[in-house]
Amino acid sequence: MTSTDTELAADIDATCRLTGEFTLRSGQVSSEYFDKYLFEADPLLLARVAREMSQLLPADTEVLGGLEMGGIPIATAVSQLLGMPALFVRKKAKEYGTAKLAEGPDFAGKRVTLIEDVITTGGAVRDATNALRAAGAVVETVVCAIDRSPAGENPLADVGLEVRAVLTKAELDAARAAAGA
Ligand SMILES: O=P(O)(O)OC[C@H]1O[C@H](OP(=O)(O)OP(=O)(O)O)[C@H](O)[C@@H]1O
Ligand SMILES: O=C(O)c1cc(=O)[nH]c(=O)[nH]1
Repeated sequence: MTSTDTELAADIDATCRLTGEFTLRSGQVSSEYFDKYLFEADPLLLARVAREMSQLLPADTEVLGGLEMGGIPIATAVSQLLGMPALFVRKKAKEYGTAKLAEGPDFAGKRVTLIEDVITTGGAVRDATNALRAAGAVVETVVCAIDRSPAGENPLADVGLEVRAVLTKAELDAARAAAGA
């Protein structure tokens, strides 16, 4: 990790890591939770995450796909930084109006890189990948802020998705240990 990454890991960990008993999206129960909204609500911290994320995007990305809800502020920040269009991907298609699953420009045939806040089992990303592919997007990579999935495994290998992370759980644990917490 560069010193910038080390500092970002320390600041994200200090800002977002909560301890207690948390039921996760997957139904798993965890003694730790990374509350992504605590960094997303901080403009400087969000900009630092967006800057790191922009460097992880595949070069052929045409559209950013921010996943509801926590992926949307990050995708918007990266979109602003790079001047690249974004999609705002709902968990379920809206049931009225335009009835869209993904809000924004037409993406059929476009290379969409997913933008996610936290990956634990990869379930939310898998659902979005399948839905966007069914609608014609080319989806090959997800870039997340925090990857807390088991180290050394790709939880999205089954759908052929590459996972790139700004920070892993191991890096956040190391930052916490270095801070003596
Ligand atoms: O990898 P997984 O096991 O699927 O877990 C991670 C997902 O769970 C959270 O979603 P949630 O629906 O809680 O989040 P939101 O607040 O972003 O809507 C998080 O934002 C990820 O989308
Ligand atoms: O798996 C989840 O639901 C989850 C874990 C976590 O640390 N943070 C979060 O927002 N969601």
